[in-house]
Amino acid sequence: MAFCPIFCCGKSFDRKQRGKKQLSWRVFSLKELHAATNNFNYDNKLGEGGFGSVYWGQLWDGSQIAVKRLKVWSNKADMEFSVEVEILARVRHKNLLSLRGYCAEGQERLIVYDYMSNLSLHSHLHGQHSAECLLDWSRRMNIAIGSAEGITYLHHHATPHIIHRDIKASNVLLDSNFEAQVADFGFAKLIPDGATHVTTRVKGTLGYLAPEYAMLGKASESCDVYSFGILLLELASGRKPIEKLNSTMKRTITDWALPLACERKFSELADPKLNGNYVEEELKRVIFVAILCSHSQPERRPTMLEVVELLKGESKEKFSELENNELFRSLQAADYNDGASVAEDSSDFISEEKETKHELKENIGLADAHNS
Ligand SMILES: Nc1ncnc2c1ncn2[C@@H]1O[C@H](COP(=O)(O)OP(=O)(O)OP(=O)(O)O)[C@@H](O)[C@H]1O
Repeated sequence: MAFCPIFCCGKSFDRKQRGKKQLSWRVFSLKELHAATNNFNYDNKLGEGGFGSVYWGQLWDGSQIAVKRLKVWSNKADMEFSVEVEILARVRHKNLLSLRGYCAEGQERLIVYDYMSNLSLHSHLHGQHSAECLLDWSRRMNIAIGSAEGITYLHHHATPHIIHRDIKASNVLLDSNFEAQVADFGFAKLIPDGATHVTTRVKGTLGYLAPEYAMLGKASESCDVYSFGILLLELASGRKPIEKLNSTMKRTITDWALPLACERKFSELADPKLNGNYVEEELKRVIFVAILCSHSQPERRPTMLEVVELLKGESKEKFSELENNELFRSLQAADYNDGASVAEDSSDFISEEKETKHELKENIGLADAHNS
């Protein structure tokens, strides 16, 4: 087993940090988790991700949990599990889904989290809860700022800093008060202090992937900023990151949003489900920040610290600078995204290790687009 020492002893936490949120984590027995989930009953299943299924459960004290059960046992999964566990064990913030415990018995590897009763942002925007229209504008704004603060913590305050690498609507969970909890650190890797980026395997979800990450496998904090920009556009507009135009062509959400932002057509950008009930100044902030975040050139993107400041409207000067940015003065979509558009069908999720640029381009259906 590849458990790290931090995980085994559980004493390396900063006690003050721990006290801020959930109590400390603990080891669960398999028997206890079987009892809590009705033997991992199909009816308890919340969903399935890249590494396994997630089940709802209830402990003897009445508290509700979500148990992630790894599906296939292999050395690779073992490594991912210990990575996730090590990272989760260290990180505590009000907007990050924290680990409640784990179980490692025989061939079973399970991670226990608090159950988020309002499920994922994805389920409200496009899934099972979308018809209920529970996300009014103030909730959306709160989710935007909360998730930005969670990611800011990963990038700027966790030691060492952490790149999430799979920011997307299904990884933003919502608690009973619709407070955002950024989840799924299974893909995250710890960045050594001082390093600006790590070149490593590409993992992420199509539509949210920064072009330089998709093409070259260069993961950095600015890749998360890019994905967060897509998520903000999705939150404000209710649209999916990639929209199918016809049988062969797809359009990205940024290609759709930029011309409307340039023409200041905010009512067309807002999710129709809001029925016009939004604060225009806030919507404007979200849209401009989102588009800047998802700029094709990483150096043009803001940091997450700046994103939080802008979203909160803390600096009027910085916002007016942003509003007057040349990006929003005229239609410069081609310059903004280097002429990239998504053509042809492609899979939604890239999970395999891709060694070459060519393989990558083929896989995400962006062949040649970014070079034009
Ligand atoms: N703590 C939780 N509370 C409530 N629902 C949860 C919780 N954790 C996960 N889920 C739900 O379980 C499902 C599977 O989650 P999981 O993190 O395994 O995969 P994913 O995020 O959908 O995909 P991927 O593995 O590609 O990131 C998702 O629909 C997610 O919303």
